[in-house]
Amino acid sequence: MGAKRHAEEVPAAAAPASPKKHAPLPSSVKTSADAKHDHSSYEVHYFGVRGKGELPRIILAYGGATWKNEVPKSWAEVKDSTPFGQLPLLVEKNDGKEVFCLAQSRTIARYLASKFDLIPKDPTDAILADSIFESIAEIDDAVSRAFYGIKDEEAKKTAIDVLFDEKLPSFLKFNERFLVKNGKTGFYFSNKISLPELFAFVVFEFLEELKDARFESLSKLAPTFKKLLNNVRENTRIAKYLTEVDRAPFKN
Ligand SMILES: N[C@@H](CCC(=O)N[C@@H](CS)C(=O)NCC(=O)O)C(=O)O
Repeated sequence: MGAKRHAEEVPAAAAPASPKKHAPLPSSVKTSADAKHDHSSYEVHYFGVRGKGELPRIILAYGGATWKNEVPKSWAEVKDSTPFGQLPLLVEKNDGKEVFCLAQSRTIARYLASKFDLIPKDPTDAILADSIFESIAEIDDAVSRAFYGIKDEEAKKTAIDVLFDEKLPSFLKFNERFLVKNGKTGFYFSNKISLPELFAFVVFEFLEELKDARFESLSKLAPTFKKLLNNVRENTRIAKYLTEVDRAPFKN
């Protein structure tokens, strides 16, 4: 998508609430320049919040890619030119020329994971990684629905309670099993970050920042999963990305 993007409208679904304030994201910010991957560069087109744009961004940061954010100035004007009328979009360029445009955040994530060595080499591990990715996607969907998909206050409270009291404990219990099986390294496979660790980090960073006491006590039940989150947070490139002042806020 070479189209110019305009205006600053942020649809409600794209605007997660956050207790932590960040500076607003400029419409075009170069966030990593230490690329060693040929002449490819990337653009993540998304609204000026983390939302569904965050997984593609964090993969690019981890991969040391040359990439930048593009925030539409007028979503209404460009919506129709996108593949599904939605963001995020990934635009890949080679020597500055657009070669590929891809929609759907999780498809984008899988594509970038294949480029930046985030898929286990062993085919069985690779497909297991994909099934873990899908289990994280279920939690991601439940979080989005509970916090942004329900208008009625009472129904929203019930969905958040179900999330904390049922969905998250179950997810953490089964996830912990995978991690313990891999020697409590805090990685799902061998000793290295793969796509599901990055996805888990994106989803749980949001939950952590809510500072809800229920989340704090839950994370005590899953010490290896906590280690996983730290493994991602402490990765040199991710740590740098997380402290960038113009990192997108959860909410404008
Ligand atoms: N399944 C899609 C969902 C994308 C989506 O819901 N995008 C929302 C923002 S989070 C959007 O573009 N909303 C604007 C609109 O629908 O006009 C994905 O994961 O990329």
